[in-house]
Formats: sequence, C-alpha cells, structure tokens
Amino acid sequence: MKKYDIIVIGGGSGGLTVASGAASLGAKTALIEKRDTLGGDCLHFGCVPSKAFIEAANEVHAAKHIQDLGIETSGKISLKAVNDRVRQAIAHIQEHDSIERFEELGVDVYNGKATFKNDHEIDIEGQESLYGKRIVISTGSSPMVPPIEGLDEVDFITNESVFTMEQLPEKMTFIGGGPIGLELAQAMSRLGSEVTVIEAGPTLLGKEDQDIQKQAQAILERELHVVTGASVQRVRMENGKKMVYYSVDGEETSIASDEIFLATGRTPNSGSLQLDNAGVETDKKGFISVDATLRTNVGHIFAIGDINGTLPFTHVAGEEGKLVVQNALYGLSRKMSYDYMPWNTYLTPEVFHVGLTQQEAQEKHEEVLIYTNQLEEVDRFVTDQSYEGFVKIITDTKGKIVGAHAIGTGAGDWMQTVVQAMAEGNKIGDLSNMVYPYPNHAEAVKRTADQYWRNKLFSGPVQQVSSLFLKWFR
Ligand SMILES: Cc1cc2nc3c(=O)[nH]c(=O)nc-3n(C[C@H](O)[C@H](O)[C@H](O)COP(=O)(O)OP(=O)(O)OC[C@H]3O[C@@H](n4cnc5c(N)ncnc54)[C@H](O)[C@@H]3O)c2cc1C
Ligand SMILES: NC(=O)c1ccc[n+]([C@@H]2O[C@H](COP(=O)([O-])OP(=O)(O)OC[C@H]3O[C@@H](n4cnc5c(N)ncnc54)[C@H](O)[C@@H]3O)[C@@H](O)[C@H]2O)c1
Repeated sequence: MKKYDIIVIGGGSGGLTVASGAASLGAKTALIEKRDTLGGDCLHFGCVPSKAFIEAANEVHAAKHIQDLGIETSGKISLKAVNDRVRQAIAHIQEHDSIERFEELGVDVYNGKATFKNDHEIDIEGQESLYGKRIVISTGSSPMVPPIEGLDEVDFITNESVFTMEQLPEKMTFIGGGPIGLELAQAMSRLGSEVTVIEAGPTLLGKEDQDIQKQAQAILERELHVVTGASVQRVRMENGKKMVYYSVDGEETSIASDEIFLATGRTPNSGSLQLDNAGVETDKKGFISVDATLRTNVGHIFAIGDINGTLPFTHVAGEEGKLVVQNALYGLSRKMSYDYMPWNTYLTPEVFHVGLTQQEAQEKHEEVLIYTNQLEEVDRFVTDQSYEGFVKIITDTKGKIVGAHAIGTGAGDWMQTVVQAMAEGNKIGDLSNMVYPYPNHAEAVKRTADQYWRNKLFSGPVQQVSSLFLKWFR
C-alpha cells in the first residue's frame, strides 16, 4: 500500500489549493478526484460557467438597449452559442487546473471515487488503497432537492444541467431566490425567457443587509416576476407544461412554464465517503463538523470548502486550504477567521458583502454608526448612466469597520478597498484619506467615508474651537 504524508479527497477549489501547497512544501501528496477532470464545481458547474453565461446575457441585454443611441439590432438568441462561450471559458481555465500540471507539481493524481476504509486508509473505486498520515476532505456540495411532491416525476434543471441547454425556454420558473437562483434567473430573462422566481423566505437574498435586499428586489422586479413567502406544494406536467403549485398566505395558485430551475440550497457530498469507517462526525444535514483549525473530531482528518458547511464560496475553500496545509503538515493549530470574508453576487447591479449586516451589528454591538452614500452622488456612475445603488459602511463608535455592503455596477471590484482596510485594521477615516483618481467608481467608498470626518470635524468641539479661533483671528 502506498503511503502519503497527506491525501486530499476532491479536486475542486479547496482540494487543489491543499494539494499544490503541500506538494510545493515537499510533502508526499495524493489527490483523489472522482471526475475525469480537476476543477470541481466552481470550474465546471458554478462560478466559471455562470459568470461566462451572465456576461453573454448582459451583452445581449446591452445590444437590445443600444437602440437608445440610435442603432437598430435584430436577431434571435442561440442558447447553444451562449453555452459554447461558456465551454470556451471552462476549457481556458481547465489548462491551469489540468492533471498534468498537478503531476508536474509533484502530486500523485488518482481518478476514482474515494471511500474511507478506516481513519488512515482510503479505497479508490476499482484501484489500490492508499495510506495517509493526514487526510483532507474537500468533496464539495450538490444541488439540494427539497421534498416537493412530483419532483421525482417532472424533469427539472439545476446548475449541473443549465450550461448544456441548447434551446432557450419561453417561460421558466426558478424555485429559490438565493445567489444561484437569482444570478441565473436574471441572465435567462436577459436572454429572452419570461422568468418567475418563487422564494420561500420573506425576501430575496436572505443573507444580505435588509436595505440591500429591498433595493435588489425592487431592481430585479423590473425584469423578473418575484413571489416571496411562498410555499411550493407540488409540481406536475399538465398539457405539456411544467406546473408549479404554491401558496402564499394560505392561498394556493399555480404557474405554468417550460422549465423549472431548482436553486434551493446545497447538500454536502459526504454520503458516499463511508465516514463511519473513520469515525468522522457530521451534522444532521451531512456537513462534516470541524473546529476553528478545520480539524474534524478525528485529529488528523480535516474538512474544507463546501463540505464543512461554513461559507460555500470558492475563495473561502481556497483560504481554508491554505490554513490546512500549515495545520496538517506542521501540526499547527492556526484558527480560521471568517470576519473579513467578502462575497459578491453577480447580479446587475452587483451586490457586495463583507462583515456584519446592519441588523447583525446592532445585535452584537451596543452602538454602531452607519454611513451611507447613494451612487447618484458619484460623478463616474452618473457619466456611465448607471447610478442606481448605494454603499453602506458600518463601524463601532471608534470608527472600526465591522461591515460594509454595496449594490451597484461593478461593486465587487471597487468595494475591495474596504476589505483591505478591514484586513489591515484601518478605520473608516483612513478610507477617506486616500486619493482616488477622478472620476473613478471607488470614489463611492471615499464619499461614504468622508462623512466620518464631516461628522467629527464639523459638529462638536472641533467646530466650536475653530469658530472661536476664527473670531479671534479676524
Ligand atoms: C451556480 C454556482 C455559482 C457559483 N458562483 C460562485 C462565485 O461566483 N463565487 C464563489 O466564490 N463561489 C461560487 N460558487 C460556489 C463555489 O462553486 C463552491 O463554493 C466551491 O466550488 C467549493 O469548493 P470545494 O472545493 O468545496 O468543492 P468543489 O469545487 O465542488 O470540489 C469538490 C470535488 O470533489 C469531488 N468529489 C466528491 N466526492 C468525491 C469522492 N467521494 N471521491 C473523489 N472525489 C470526490 C467532486 O467531483 C469535485 O470535483 C458557485 C456555485 C454554484 C453552484
Ligand atoms: N456570486 C457568488 O459568490 C455565488 C453565486 C452562486 C452561488 N454561490 C454560493 O452557493 C451557495 C448556494 O446558493 P443557493 O442560492 O443555492 O443557496 P441559498 O441557500 O443561498 O439560497 C437558496 C434559497 O432557496 C430558498 N428555498 C429553499 N427551499 C425552498 C423551497 N422549497 N421553495 C422556495 N424557496 C426555497 C431559500 O429560502 C433560499 O433563499 C450560496 O450560499 C453561495 O455561497 C455563490
């Protein structure tokens, strides 16, 4: 049996970070991936295809609206052509995540489904077993299929099938109004489908700051039919249409469409690992429980990425991977912190999030200060004619940033300056002290932060001392 310093199960965002990091540090490293290719969900069914798809849909949308500048356009959308572009993006990035590249880095890559034989030995379907001194589980997650009557009889689409569709459905119903549902619902609508989103919760984007939720929903409702607070009862085929029956406030209604897209959350890929053989514990939903050092209850087995049920994002899986390389190889107990972990939802306009929402901050801190700025007050957004949205920065009473949120075109890029400030322990006033080239989008951050000095300097003792001095000086 081959012996390794570290075995990584799952060749996605988290697993690849660990495998390349460990091999680069000289550890004898094995990576087991059940699919033929590396890259995981992010590359094949998640971030990469969805962002390529969204970009194509936004180009179609822009082309339709170019008439405002006097140019006529006509023609029909080819969903196949859109998805060909998606495949090109995947193929380009796949080169970076190729098996050959990882082998060159010194990783032994095994292709097959991994299961635990015991807490140190892993079986690979149809192949030899491996021994690992340390084991990292990074097997990701899959679309969660809720127990809705009829879903086993009516075909539905998920993020795993949408990027191979060739025909644009005339009407689509999305069940679930989180990031996956909304990003793709808006894209489908921009390509020309008539889209309805049915969300069980009281609002869309349940994890966002409430003011952001409100504005995002108002903007999306111009392009999508949105139903919130809905309980989906059943789905079934009727006269060639896919019917979704749901009720709001006890009143039942239905909607007919050509396709149903399910985006109701994620379920962990832990079921087939035979974790019991290793004694690794999961929570009730099957997510693998870890402590802050990302160790499971079995000290030499770690779990990172979607499988541990913390924040299901590619960059989180990557950061967790970096930490685990240190903890696993050198026996350290460094702790993972999610305090300044940003995320961005790629709607138009984008929705950016870092730290606490206003609601969370007000629960956690005795007093918080809220600074907001509308994008219509920032010249670059005005010249772009794209000034819908706002920035909100939340601080404690000493100016320490505890959360920041934005909705606006490109927010994920220009809000990054706030993430850097938070990570370096800078305060809101520091964001105002930087120089921003005029006219850029990040000035939205500066204008929000300027309010801190305005409040500090132009009210209270500083203003009083200043006016006394000016009186005397005259
Ligand atoms: C539509 C969509 C859009 C998204 N957009 C974004 C985005 O814009 N930004 C962002 O940060 N995140 C985004 N995400 C989330 C992101 O894709 C995940 O958080 C990320 O892929 C998680 O990485 P991971 O390593 O945990 O799992 P994965 O990348 O899924 O990797 C898990 C790997 O393990 C393999 N595997 C599973 N079981 C076994 C087994 N028993 N043996 C061997 N191999 C196994 C799988 O085949 C897979 O390759 C999106 C997700 C979706 C679905
Ligand atoms: N831009 C990004 O970074 C990005 C994009 C897409 C996905 N992701 C990641 O993927 C994760 C999963 O996304 P998601 O949107 O599937 O999950 P989610 O849990 O964020 O949202 C699922 C939504 O479906 C609703 N829902 C659940 N069951 C329902 C039912 N029976 N009927 C109606 N509504 C129902 C929930 O209330 C929730 O609002 C996200 O948390 C995010 O971390 C990130």
